[in-house]
Amino acid sequence: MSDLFSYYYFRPRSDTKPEDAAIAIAEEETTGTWTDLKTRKDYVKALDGSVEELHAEGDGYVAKIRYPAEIFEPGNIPQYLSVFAGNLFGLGRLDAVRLLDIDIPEKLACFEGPLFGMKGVRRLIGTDKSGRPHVGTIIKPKVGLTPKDTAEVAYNAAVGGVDFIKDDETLTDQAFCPMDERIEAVMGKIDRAQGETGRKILYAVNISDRADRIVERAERALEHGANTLMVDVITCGYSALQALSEEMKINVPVHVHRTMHGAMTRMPEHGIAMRPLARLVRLSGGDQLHTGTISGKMGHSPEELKRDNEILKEDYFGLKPVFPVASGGLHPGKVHAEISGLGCDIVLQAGGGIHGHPDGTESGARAMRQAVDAYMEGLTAQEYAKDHTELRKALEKWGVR
Ligand SMILES: O=C(O)[C@H](O)COP(=O)(O)O
Ligand SMILES: [Mg+2]
Repeated sequence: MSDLFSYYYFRPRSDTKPEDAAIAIAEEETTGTWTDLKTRKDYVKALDGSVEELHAEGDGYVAKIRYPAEIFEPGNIPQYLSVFAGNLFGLGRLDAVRLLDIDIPEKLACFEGPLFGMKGVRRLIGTDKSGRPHVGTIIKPKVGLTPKDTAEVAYNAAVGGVDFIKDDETLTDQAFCPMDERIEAVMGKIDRAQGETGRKILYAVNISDRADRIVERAERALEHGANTLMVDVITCGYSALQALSEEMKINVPVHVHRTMHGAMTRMPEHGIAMRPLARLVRLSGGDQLHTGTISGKMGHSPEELKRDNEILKEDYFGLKPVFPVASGGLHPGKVHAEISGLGCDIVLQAGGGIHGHPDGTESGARAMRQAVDAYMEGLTAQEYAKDHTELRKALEKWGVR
């Protein structure tokens, strides 16, 4: 396969035939526009897009569109997106259109991809043999704590048993919690927790910033001792993530949050499905990526989610698999449903579900780990809670019978 293929669901405007709507996408994103052109040369034909397949589906249609590989500038993700996720969404002849997936040819998959990937992160934490799900938390309240209090929360979560701690997606380098000071305070506590527990614990500092500043911010974070970086990829842009993995030799994992994705991924008839966005994160070097939950607080399709997680792990141009992250509205009583639905290759993250525990963060972290241990031992959370107080109190608080 040498060209790039994109799959779209669409509903044509009432006065537009589906085949004309599909052709409109192919033309708009390659060499055409709304009318014929006096400036067109014969040789331009080599870059014409085409409709390869079209069939009715649900209330609309699904089209497979071919984009000649030569239209793309190898390695330039913003330009890729301008083609297969560009003007088409605004075409008047479409009442709705959703990019479902992309098939990229080898020559356009010219990226290093993740440095660690799921297996590398597992080796860091020491779960490459057990294969158990990782447990993570998000410092809460999401903003407002001082560096010292942030570090206290991180310490309690770490000794309670989490493998991974992250900043929330809106915390970066604000005056109330300067990044450098926060990193030093948190890493000091994590070093202490690692000494006490004998476990490796990752703290992902959110370095989201302007694409041309993010490398410098990452270097600053590493200088202050960060052992994991976090990027909000939709708000920063794939260029920011690419810059990290291609411009600097970082030797720490990159955790990718997808805040703002819901504006594109949520509606089943219009926008961009998570799958193409996830493929681009893998190409751009994300080691871990939020993809959604089976039972959490965000709207989603469990079937789409399961498939999205699979494509992060399946063979893809020899790139390392990405660790999927389930986060948003989880607590120990939801762990069983998440692992049953998504498997053990998952990072289960809880913010409120840990820091809202009746006995506080450390007990909340213990309760999450107990819920995972229960699953790994083939027991329900309720059975395991009979002799694990932290889990029992979590189930009681969140009404899990
Ligand atoms: O960034 C995240 O993943 C969310 O803030 C999760 O927070 P919650 O577990 O409290 O929903
Ligand atoms: Mg958050």
